[in-house]
Amino acid sequence: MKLGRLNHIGIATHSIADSIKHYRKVMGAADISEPFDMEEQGVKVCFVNTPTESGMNGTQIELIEPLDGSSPINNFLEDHPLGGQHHVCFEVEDIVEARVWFEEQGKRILGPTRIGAHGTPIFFVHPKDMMGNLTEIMETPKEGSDWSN
Ligand SMILES: CC[C@@H](C(=O)O)C(=O)SCCNC(=O)CCNC(=O)[C@H](O)C(C)(C)COP(=O)(O)OP(=O)(O)OC[C@H]1O[C@@H](n2cnc3c(N)ncnc32)[C@H](O)[C@@H]1OP(=O)(O)O
Ligand SMILES: [Co+2]
Repeated sequence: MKLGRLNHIGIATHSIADSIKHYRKVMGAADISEPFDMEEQGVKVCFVNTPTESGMNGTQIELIEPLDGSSPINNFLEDHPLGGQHHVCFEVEDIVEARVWFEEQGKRILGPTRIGAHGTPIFFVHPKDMMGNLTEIMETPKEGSDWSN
């Protein structure tokens, strides 16, 4: 497996609305998507897009807010009442090959491969097997596809 680009950093928040204000006012973010619900992942999502000189999509900040009491990010927010960095997400060319790569190293994969917020397959690797970082692996979106929302 070959490691691809850092697609996004997931930031857990109690309030996407408050986080959007923060990224606009404090960080000067100019390009922030409309929030949307991903019920199957238990989160409301919104992207802060960072610019690049080439005009290509930059690494995103993925704001995630729990949808309800069963959200996978509730415990994290209990442990981190201010919210904060929840996961990092790297792209790979082939999600099936990547899953086998991590499995063969004895890394615990959390649940099935599913479709993520960018419309491509994703899976998560346990933070305890990844030097403390919950790691999301996603298949690179096809060339020309607009996933920036
Ligand atoms: C928007 C859609 C999608 C995308 O397309 O981008 C997403 O990103 S969805 C993001 C939300 N979904 C997920 O996070 C799914 C995968 N996560 C999980 O399966 C669980 O959250 C978890 C990682 C297994 C944690 O489950 P939880 O029940 O909360 O376990 P514990 O509270 O018992 O924690 C065990 C242990 O791990 C530490 N921990 C937990 N979360 C993190 C984290 N985000 N980063 C680093 N470490 C984490 C936690 O502190 C515990 O440690 P100890 O206390 O030392 O045991
Ligand atoms: Co993510």
